Amino acid sequence: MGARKFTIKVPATSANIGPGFDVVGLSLSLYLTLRVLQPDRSSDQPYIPPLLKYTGEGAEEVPLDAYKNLTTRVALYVLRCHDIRSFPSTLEIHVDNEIPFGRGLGSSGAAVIAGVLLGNELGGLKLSKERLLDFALMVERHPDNVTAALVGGFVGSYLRELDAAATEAASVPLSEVLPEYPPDAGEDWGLNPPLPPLGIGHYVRFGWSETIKAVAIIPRFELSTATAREVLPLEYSRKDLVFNLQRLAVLTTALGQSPPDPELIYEAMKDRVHQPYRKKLIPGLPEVTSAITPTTHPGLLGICLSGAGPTILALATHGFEAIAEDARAIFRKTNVEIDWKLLTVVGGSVVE
Ligand SMILES: Nc1ncnc2c1ncn2[C@@H]1O[C@H](COP(=O)(O)OP(=O)(O)O)[C@@H](O)[C@H]1O
Ligand SMILES: N[C@@H](CCOP(=O)(O)O)C(=O)O
Repeated sequence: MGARKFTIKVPATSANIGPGFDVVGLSLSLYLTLRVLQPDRSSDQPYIPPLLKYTGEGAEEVPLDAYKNLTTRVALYVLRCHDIRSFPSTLEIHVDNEIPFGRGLGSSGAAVIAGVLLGNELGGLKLSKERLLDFALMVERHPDNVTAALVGGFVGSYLRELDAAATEAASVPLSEVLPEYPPDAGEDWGLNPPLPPLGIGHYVRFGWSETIKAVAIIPRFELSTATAREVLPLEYSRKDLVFNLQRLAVLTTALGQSPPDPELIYEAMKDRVHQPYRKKLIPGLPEVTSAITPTTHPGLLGICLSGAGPTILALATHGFEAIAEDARAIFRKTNVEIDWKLLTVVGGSVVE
């Protein structure tokens, strides 16, 4: 096979959009891009491990060892599930990342999808979208970010109820799905990882009104998704579940209507399942979401925590700067500085 060059581009995502905890996601115009060079090497030359270069968000902290980096470990997981033991020799991968880490904009979901797509390309596996999603869901267990990052747009997804054997296969600890393959490991170390059950995740794309843009108000501190999930209760009252279900049912259609109706959407983006518990991790969150309304800020449709936070997502048709600058002033009172970006809803991942 001759030398190959290809590019993998995966968008950022905002999950939950208020009431859709672990259910809905939106793909946004910030990208994780991998430029891959797979030189033509004949098999009698000595094996040279992958060279990983990284620029952009997270460049100072991300491991450059392909056996430790999240994206390349996921790629190796996919390859090993298909009896391909290692990366091809002298592989070069240049990662450029626009998605900030630990801010609720789906950086880890994007890294996982990039890894699944990388494994699929390197192995020439030609996996279907559904199968790619199965692999991603073995690593990132909530489907909202990875589904939106893969297929793009405003997406709802659920995990299929699995039979006992498949449940066991899908509940393998992450450390076993994704061991940190040491570069000097023996030949058989880490082979035969657990295969994902077939058809774990199912999704549908909702309509999205072209007039709606997303203002991402991004505090300058990281909050890991794991920490923001630990503060959530294991059980909820019927009242709170019904509160969210009523709003989510309305929201998934309301965001596709033109012109979008702020009165309907603002209330439909409220949540009682995750935001109230996460406010203690994000000083300023309740103040921002209650002070910025369609009445005070014409153009605003609704406002919520993006993913697990700390980013706040305001959906709006105009008046973007006033929304962001007023959020900045409120956050500043709690000694939190922010950056903000105006983003659009984009298509899913592309390999070319
Ligand atoms: N492009 C990437 N390459 C390698 N690791 C990444 C990448 N993006 C994210 N990660 C890992 O995921 C972590 C952030 O994940 P998480 O806490 O779920 O926050 P987020 O809301 O950004 O997804 C980072 O600290 C890093 O370990
Ligand atoms: N539904 C998840 C989404 C996490 O998204 P992230 O972008 O913060 O990784 C949750 O709310 O925990």
